[in-house]
Amino acid sequence: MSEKETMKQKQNNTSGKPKRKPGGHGKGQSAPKEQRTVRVRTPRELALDTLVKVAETGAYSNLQLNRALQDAQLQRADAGLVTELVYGTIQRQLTLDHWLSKFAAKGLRKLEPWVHQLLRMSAYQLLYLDRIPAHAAVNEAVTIAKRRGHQGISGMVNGILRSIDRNRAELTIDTISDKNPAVQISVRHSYPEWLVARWIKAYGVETTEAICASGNEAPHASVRINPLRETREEALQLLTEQGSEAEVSKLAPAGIVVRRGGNLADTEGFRKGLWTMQDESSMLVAEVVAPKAGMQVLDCCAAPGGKTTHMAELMGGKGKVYANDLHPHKRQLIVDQAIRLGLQNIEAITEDAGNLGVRFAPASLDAVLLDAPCSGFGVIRRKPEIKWTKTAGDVAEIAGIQRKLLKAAAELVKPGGTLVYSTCTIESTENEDQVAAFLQEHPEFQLDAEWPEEVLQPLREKGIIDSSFKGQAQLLPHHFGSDGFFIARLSKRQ
Ligand SMILES: C[S@@+](CC[C@H](N)C(=O)[O-])C[C@H]1O[C@@H](n2cnc3c(N)ncnc32)[C@H](O)[C@@H]1O
Repeated sequence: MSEKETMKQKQNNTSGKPKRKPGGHGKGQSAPKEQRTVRVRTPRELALDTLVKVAETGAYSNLQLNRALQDAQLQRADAGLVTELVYGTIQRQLTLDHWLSKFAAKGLRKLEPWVHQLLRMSAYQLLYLDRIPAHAAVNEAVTIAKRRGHQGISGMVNGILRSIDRNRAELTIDTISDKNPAVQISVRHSYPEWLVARWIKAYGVETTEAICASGNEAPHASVRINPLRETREEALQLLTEQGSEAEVSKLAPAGIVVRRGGNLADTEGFRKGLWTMQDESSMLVAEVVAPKAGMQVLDCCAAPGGKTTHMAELMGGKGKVYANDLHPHKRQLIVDQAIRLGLQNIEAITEDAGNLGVRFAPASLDAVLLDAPCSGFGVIRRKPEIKWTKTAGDVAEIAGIQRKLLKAAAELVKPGGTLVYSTCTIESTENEDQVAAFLQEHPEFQLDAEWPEEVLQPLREKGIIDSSFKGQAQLLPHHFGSDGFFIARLSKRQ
């Protein structure tokens, strides 16, 4: 959903006043005596608390937000407002601070965290959400500041936000004196300058700008159909009958893009195992592994099981997919998905992927997938805080882990077998460079361009690959509006 569409959803609730659930205690209503002291938080307060928690504890925004929304049981429009405020504020943090700092006499650094987040969240409404009247955004911020702080804080919040509103026409990128493209893109799209500079080096200015802009778009939902239960046409019809706008994915052979689908996990089709929610780029990985019925396949880093279940489906439920993950608590996630989808050819195991030699004989598996832990820069739309938490040092560190896992995974592949390496990032250190270094050290492997034609065709049409395609591809988020993903298929010589 684009920002505009999200805003449309909230059209009926632009004042931001929470609509209480039936039986709730709205303004003006008297609460039962024993509950009088409990005040229900407004959507903006809920958003503010979530922002503070994400910033202070390093919690993932999507998990923290889901938890907050579940606890609060808001109506749909209010939940939409909270979601927009949390994601939007985190996404635009750098740009918001850039403008806020022009009007904060004592700077932003010394502000209490909740005041800083309140200013960001309110400036976000003023500068990015046309449908929220400026006076509503400012008044709500001042009310929160009065409730939580003292007169001085609410006065300062009022002053800064009114200045932003009055001067909004001048708060444009043209007024930034530094013409360095990395600075311009950093402030325009709110990304750390070091990351922008790195991407400019790898992809050039124009593509970097497209990557950054696309990372601020709300992701659209997509489902992968379970071919053991239904055809894509049947799923399309069902989703349409349920009132969703559903269309065939332009990228993934088993994918359907769903708009206005609501919570797809809360549908009959999901419960019956007709589909799995998955990003379209992510759906390509199992297609590239292309496992056949009866094969012995290993997914080294499998939880929550998106690609494991896809491979098991492609194998028609025959053969075996060993679904491994480091964390014991994630095993059940994989088991639950296998049961829901009616897949009996999955065995979930728990091990460090660097140590899977203790479970499998060398050169014993037909296909091994390493969907490696990575910096995650391809999924910034879903987890915008990644921009602010990950460092260049983290990229180097995770690349070291990937190198070890790739080496260990390779040892388990049969001669003539397949090794697929994938990440949801767009960093060459973790992707192309990783594969190049691996091939140098493992002459028994080579890149393998034998990808299914239905996967190659859309990549060719978008210009992602050309006639020089050797067996690896980097999808960027703006290509199809899906996650940034890297996939390499390697085969082991006989
Ligand atoms: C990118 S996610 C995998 C997503 C999964 N393939 C899917 O499609 O649903 C990476 C996973 O690797 C796991 N992981 C991280 N380090 C690992 C290690 N050393 N060994 C095994 N799994 C690991 C994490 O727990 C995480 O679930």
